[in-house]
Amino acid sequence: MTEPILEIRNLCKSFGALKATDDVSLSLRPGEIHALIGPNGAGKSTLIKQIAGGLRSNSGSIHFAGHDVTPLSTVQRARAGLGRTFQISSLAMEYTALQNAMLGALGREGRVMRFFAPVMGQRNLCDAALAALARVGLSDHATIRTAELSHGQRRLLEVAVALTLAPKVFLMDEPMAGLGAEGSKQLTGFLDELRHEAPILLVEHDMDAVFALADRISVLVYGKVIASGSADEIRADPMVREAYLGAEELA
Ligand SMILES: Nc1ncnc2c1ncn2[C@@H]1O[C@H](COP(=O)(O)OP(=O)(O)OP(=O)(O)O)[C@@H](O)[C@H]1O
Repeated sequence: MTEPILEIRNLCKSFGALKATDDVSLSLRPGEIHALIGPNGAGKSTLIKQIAGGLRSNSGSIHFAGHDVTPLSTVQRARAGLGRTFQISSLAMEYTALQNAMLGALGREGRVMRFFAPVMGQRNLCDAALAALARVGLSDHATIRTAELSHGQRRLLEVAVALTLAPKVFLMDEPMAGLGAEGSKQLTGFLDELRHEAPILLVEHDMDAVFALADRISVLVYGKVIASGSADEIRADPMVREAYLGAEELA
């Protein structure tokens, strides 16, 4: 079996008395989509933040591409290739879709943006940004201000920004949220291809997408992984049925 590119060992994070993540271990192998599911408040977003570096863990370690990245900052982890989809709140609403994607491409080069005008003239950055927009189907919206894009289009723009960073691994927190049926279907098809470029740790509430995409699914409840396995194993797991999914969602 292929060696994991990302391995999380015994991660814990408490907020006061609340154990948001409690001894979580999981791995991500090249080419796979590993979905993390669980009820609201189970600790999924907390775990993604711990892996990306936005939240310091109380204990445990994160191993990425053969290195212990636990002591590294968010920026250092991103530069190493640990790519988190940007949250909508981090998009610059007054900038166009293309400008936001170019900021991502600029981040990949590790440069600081001082003035937009000279940057916009740089063909390599512009090409990388346009290519990323094309891949998520936003070519026709490149010159539209982000504030004027629909919620679903902004979510696609977040994915495009992540693409410009060419990460070795994607950490995605609910990329389907607010996309609607057609948008979810489109993004599902895209993620299915993207996994071959870089594997994806996917937090997602859209069960159709999860069961269509995931090679492995881990179920988090009250901060603990209660089950991990293939879609069929998770569907059949009595603890999962009882704790979370409900018979009708698994039918
Ligand atoms: N900064 C914080 N301070 C205090 N408590 C927090 C903080 N962040 C998260 N929590 C709590 O930690 C628990 C896990 O939250 P988290 O957002 O990780 O869950 P989640 O599984 O992502 O939920 P959802 O599916 O609703 O997004 C919740 O009880 C939440 O209220």
